[in-house]
Amino acid sequence: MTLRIAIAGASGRMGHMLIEAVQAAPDLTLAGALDRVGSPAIGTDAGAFSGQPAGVVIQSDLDKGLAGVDVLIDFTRPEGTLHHLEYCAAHGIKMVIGTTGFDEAGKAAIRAAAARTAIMFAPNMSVGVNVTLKLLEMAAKNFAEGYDIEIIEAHHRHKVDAPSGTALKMGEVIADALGRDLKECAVYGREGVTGARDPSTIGFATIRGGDIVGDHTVLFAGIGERIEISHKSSSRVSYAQGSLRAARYLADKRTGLYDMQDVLGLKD
Ligand SMILES: NC(=O)C1=CN([C@@H]2O[C@H](COP(=O)(O)OP(=O)(O)OC[C@H]3O[C@@H](n4cnc5c(N)ncnc54)[C@H](OP(=O)(O)O)[C@@H]3O)[C@@H](O)[C@H]2O)C=CC1
Ligand SMILES: O=C(O)C1=N[C@H](C(=O)O)C[C@H](O)C1
Repeated sequence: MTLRIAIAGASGRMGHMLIEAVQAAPDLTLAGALDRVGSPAIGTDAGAFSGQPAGVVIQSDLDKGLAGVDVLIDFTRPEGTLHHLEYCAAHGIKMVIGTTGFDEAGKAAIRAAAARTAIMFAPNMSVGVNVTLKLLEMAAKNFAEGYDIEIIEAHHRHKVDAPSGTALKMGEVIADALGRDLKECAVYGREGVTGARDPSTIGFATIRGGDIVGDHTVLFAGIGERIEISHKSSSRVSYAQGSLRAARYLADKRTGLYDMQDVLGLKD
């Protein structure tokens, strides 16, 4: 039996990648597609953009778009995801959430909903980024003293949240490894007379431009040497394939909150 998948944000950059990936996967069926109320995509075929009709109409009505669905893969905006979350929790539909930019209340709502349905929530679905997070944990422990830590991220001109969810996750992993609290030690950009650098801080710098898919570099700057750990995405395929892997991982889960480290077996 195939896993029945719906895609939220069906006409978005990730939505298109995901629809093509689900259509190409023999063990998955595209069973629903959602977009926001008022989107010109509502009422059109979910595969029309690629010339491969899916036989699935894009809906904004959740009863119609999620009928008979096992897993909703959601790459939209926090307000869209939270709207879908309530419906999925109430109807036992599992969720893969790739959306970034949640505030603390939004993250708490996701944690609470995971008591009612199974959820995989991660700011980056690529294998490369998730292995990079493990490398950062090890590096941070070894560069705890004498190295200044800066996280630099670059994305396309359309991205609306900053720093990226991935950059924030990298900061959390590093802060945890160092026994620091990111909320207390993060510095988001600098301007004017800032004073000398506080060694306990983790700095963030954001670049937006053109069609950059997603670059992340963590710089450990010491005296006489610096170390850079970088990940660069050249296509959104890795995010889509990671999301499908996550959907399959949820197939036998009823409730619980998971991340890509669980899916990839990277947890200690
Ligand atoms: N976890 C990961 O691996 C990755 C995460 N992301 C994240 O995924 C999200 C989407 O990225 P991307 O595809 O580039 O963005 P796009 O803007 O291309 O797509 C977003 C889609 O969601 C729709 N949408 C917007 N607001 C709402 C809403 N309130 N309710 C329902 N649908 C809504 C948009 O419709 P419309 O265009 O009509 O407004 C659009 O179809 C971002 O948060 C991004 O950071 C991206 C890549 C990888
Ligand atoms: O908006 C994007 O494009 C991306 N968003 C995610 C993030 O905020 O980290 C993941 C990836 O970097 C692409």
